[in-house]
Amino acid sequence: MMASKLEFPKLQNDRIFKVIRGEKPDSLPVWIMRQAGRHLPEFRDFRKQHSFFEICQTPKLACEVTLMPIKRYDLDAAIIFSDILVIPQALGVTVEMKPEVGPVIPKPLTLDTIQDLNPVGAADRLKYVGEAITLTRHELRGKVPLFGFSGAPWTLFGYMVEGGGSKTMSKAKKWLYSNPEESKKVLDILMNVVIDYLVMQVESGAQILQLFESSAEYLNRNLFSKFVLPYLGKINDEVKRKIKEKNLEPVPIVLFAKGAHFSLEDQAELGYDVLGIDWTIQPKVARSLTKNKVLQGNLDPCALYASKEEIEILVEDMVKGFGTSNYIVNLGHGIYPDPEIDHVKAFIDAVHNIKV
Ligand SMILES: Cc1c2[nH]c(c1CCC(=O)O)Cc1[nH]c(c(CCC(=O)O)c1C)Cc1[nH]c(c(CCC(=O)O)c1C)Cc1[nH]c(c(C)c1CCC(=O)O)C2
Repeated sequence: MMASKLEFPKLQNDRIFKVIRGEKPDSLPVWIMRQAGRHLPEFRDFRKQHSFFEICQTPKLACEVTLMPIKRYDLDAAIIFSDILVIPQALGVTVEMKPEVGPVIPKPLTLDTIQDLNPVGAADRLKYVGEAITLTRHELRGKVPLFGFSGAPWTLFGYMVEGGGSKTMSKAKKWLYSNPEESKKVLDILMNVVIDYLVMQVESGAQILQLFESSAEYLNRNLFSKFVLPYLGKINDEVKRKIKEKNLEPVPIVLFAKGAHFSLEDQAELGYDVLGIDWTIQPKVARSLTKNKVLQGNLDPCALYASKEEIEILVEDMVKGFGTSNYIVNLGHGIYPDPEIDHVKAFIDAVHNIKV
């Protein structure tokens, strides 16, 4: 039987929400992007039995993986196990997850195949993510809040046009310069699916959302202003408007536009509740560009390779830079597949040991 959405268990750890409301939590909250992934031996074992997208598409399996890091670590949030590329899949694009390579799209988007994208009912085809969220929200028993997430339009567009990851995103940027109207058409399609998808996640029980614009770093200010900012702004506005319209509890939204330092001041004006900061920005600089916004980040994921003593010092330095108000601790990008469990623990403990 499907777990009921009604009467979710009461939330016990509300550190993140305290920070977002401008209150002082008992200690700084911390979670880790990609926390439920290959650095966990139990995840690597699990992957021997199940393919990546089988896990994503099977609520029970997605729930089990989501809970793995929560069982192991003293984290202050869970994030539903999925991938940003489920949206292209829902539009009818084939996405494969190749070991050691990452996502591959065998037939990249071309100007001639835009018309083949099938946005009608796309968010409904992602219902399995909603079911995974509902189930996980129950299974968490209120221990920590549950994040839903989505990729943002430009990042999804980039993967679809390039056929996978890219060091330059030059094919996708070529579209922006040479076919701006077609590019906007695709970005619009993606934006509308992202909006409905995020609202569906909230209806299913997501308590907070994060939008990943992970490929923002490839753009300049001009392209970012034209092809990213308006879409990000509309997503925040529309998701919140639709949540209200449906009489759902409002949820905060985190924007993580990786590498987009040049636009931090603009990002701060979009209405997001939290801005994710990548590891290349100095905390003080990020603060000075974003006034009193709640910020999240930004330890270099590679810092987890340092000794445990060094990790503690790096965390203390980072917290000095951001200050203990309006601040959620995280890495400045997703965790890599190979840091040691003890070092991840050292990171989390170092955060919780800081006096606020
Ligand atoms: C760009 C992007 C993707 N996926 C995601 C992003 C945005 C964040 C970022 O900038 O890193 C988001 C994502 N992907 C995954 C999560 C799960 C939730 C969590 O954070 O724990 C989240 C939030 C699982 C995953 N997504 C992926 C894995 C590893 C795949 C495996 O198990 O074989 C996991 C656990 C695969 C994936 N998926 C993607 C790439 C580039 C890769 C390969 C990278 C790698 O090899 O680590 C696309």
